[in-house]
Amino acid sequence: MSYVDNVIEQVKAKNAEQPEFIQAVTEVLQSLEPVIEAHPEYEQAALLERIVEPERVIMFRVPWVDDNGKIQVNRGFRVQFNSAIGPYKGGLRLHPSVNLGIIKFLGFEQIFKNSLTTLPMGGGKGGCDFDPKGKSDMEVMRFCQAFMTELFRHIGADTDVPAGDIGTGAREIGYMFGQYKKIKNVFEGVLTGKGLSFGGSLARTEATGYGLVYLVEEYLKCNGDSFDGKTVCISGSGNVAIYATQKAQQLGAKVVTVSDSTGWVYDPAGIDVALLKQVKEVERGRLTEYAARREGVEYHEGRGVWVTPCDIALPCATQNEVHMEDVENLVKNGCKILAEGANMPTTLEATEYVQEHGIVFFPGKAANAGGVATSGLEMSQNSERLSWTFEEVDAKLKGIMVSIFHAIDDAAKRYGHEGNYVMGANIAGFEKVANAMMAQGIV
Ligand SMILES: NC(=O)C1=CN([C@@H]2O[C@H](COP(=O)(O)OP(=O)(O)OC[C@H]3O[C@@H](n4cnc5c(N)ncnc54)[C@H](OP(=O)(O)O)[C@@H]3O)[C@@H](O)[C@H]2O)C=CC1
Ligand SMILES: O=C(O)CCC(=O)C(=O)O
Repeated sequence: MSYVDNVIEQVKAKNAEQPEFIQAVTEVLQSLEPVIEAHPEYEQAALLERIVEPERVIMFRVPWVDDNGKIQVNRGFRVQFNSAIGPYKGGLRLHPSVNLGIIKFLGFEQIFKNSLTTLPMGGGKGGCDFDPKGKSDMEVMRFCQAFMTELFRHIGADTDVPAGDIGTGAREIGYMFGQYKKIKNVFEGVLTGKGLSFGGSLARTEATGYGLVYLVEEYLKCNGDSFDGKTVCISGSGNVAIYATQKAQQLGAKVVTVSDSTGWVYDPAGIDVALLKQVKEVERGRLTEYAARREGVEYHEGRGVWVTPCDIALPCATQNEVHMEDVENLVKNGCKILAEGANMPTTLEATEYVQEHGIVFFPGKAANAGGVATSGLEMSQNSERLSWTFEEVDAKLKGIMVSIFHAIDDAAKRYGHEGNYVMGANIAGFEKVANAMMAQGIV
């Protein structure tokens, strides 16, 4: 059995109840085979055994009082996965499905994603099984304060810098920042995605969705093509989906679908971004309300976005939302590109199927890296106590996404797998981290 397969087996045995973590590790490690063969010193240094084990896992209770005076108890997590190239960095997910395996998969992916950005950020992720849906503002505030009342002792501007993810937006980051400052009596860039009046960066809100489109745009440009006139299908209708829709349409594409956890809409005239923002960001409503206010829109219960014919598919909701039947439909309908705005939205077998059937596939750790890259830019602005203009941040974001495309393209070519961006992203992300870990000794 190869060294890589042996480590994958160990991970499966030790983490049998964490399927998403096993999935993420399997995908990354399998694509590192040629790198490991070229570097026998990695096996001697047990590099893979170390990289799949988080440096630290923090799990804690989060007790808070709801509007009826009843005490609620949730479970919080922060996984500080790898600090070889910088302070731990990664979002906080608030969703009832959150468990240790999901946070570990996200933290593991974050190591390589952050490395791809070229910025000095290690990998981490956190979250809680709290569901912000249906809670009052005051309940969300009390929860965020309780969450930070434990988390504060584990994080800091040079230690670990959390940010948003599913269920954690500007409101939640604001409440968490307020509590951190109150407890520590320090005003520092300990969270990113902050409000603009207290250290946030312009363009962080837009960054993940815009970055996704910039990466695909660079690929298209290198192949003499563009977004102009393309039909795009997007899933999700949160932060990533909204700004991917906006940027794709600014570049001349028509985005015809978005979804949420209860249904999806087909809007043949192209998604009305202003209306979508009103329904989702302002009213925190459902897509039924989008469909009810716009002529010619079809609303469908349940999942199903990917039956819609498109040139480009951008899944932007959650993990394992794109299954075999979905990619069979995409292939049948002539889709050319699938780029992941969400983290690991495509199952392993669906990923293999699209690659075998000629769809160009960009994995999330490359395609959605614009969010954390712009968080890195927010950290830089906080450190120098300056704020850059929207145009400056957006230009830097675009430069980073262009460089990520070329880094993963080059890495795939270097190892004889031209066009395999899963391999390219894993290899390019891994190289810098492996280098740093080797230089820092057995720690
Ligand atoms: N925000 C960021 O900067 C980054 C986010 N990502 C990833 O992008 C994805 C989306 O994140 P983001 O837009 O920030 O999150 P939001 O909370 O803003 O939006 C999430 C969207 O996905 C839908 N969704 C969530 N869970 C499910 C589910 N189990 N089934 C179907 N739909 C679901 C939500 O529907 P509903 O409204 O009904 O809950 C909502 O439309 C995640 O995978 C996240 O990890 C990656 C990089 C950076
Ligand atoms: O901005 C960040 O720090 C993290 C974003 C994130 O959670 C992600 O890239 O998945």
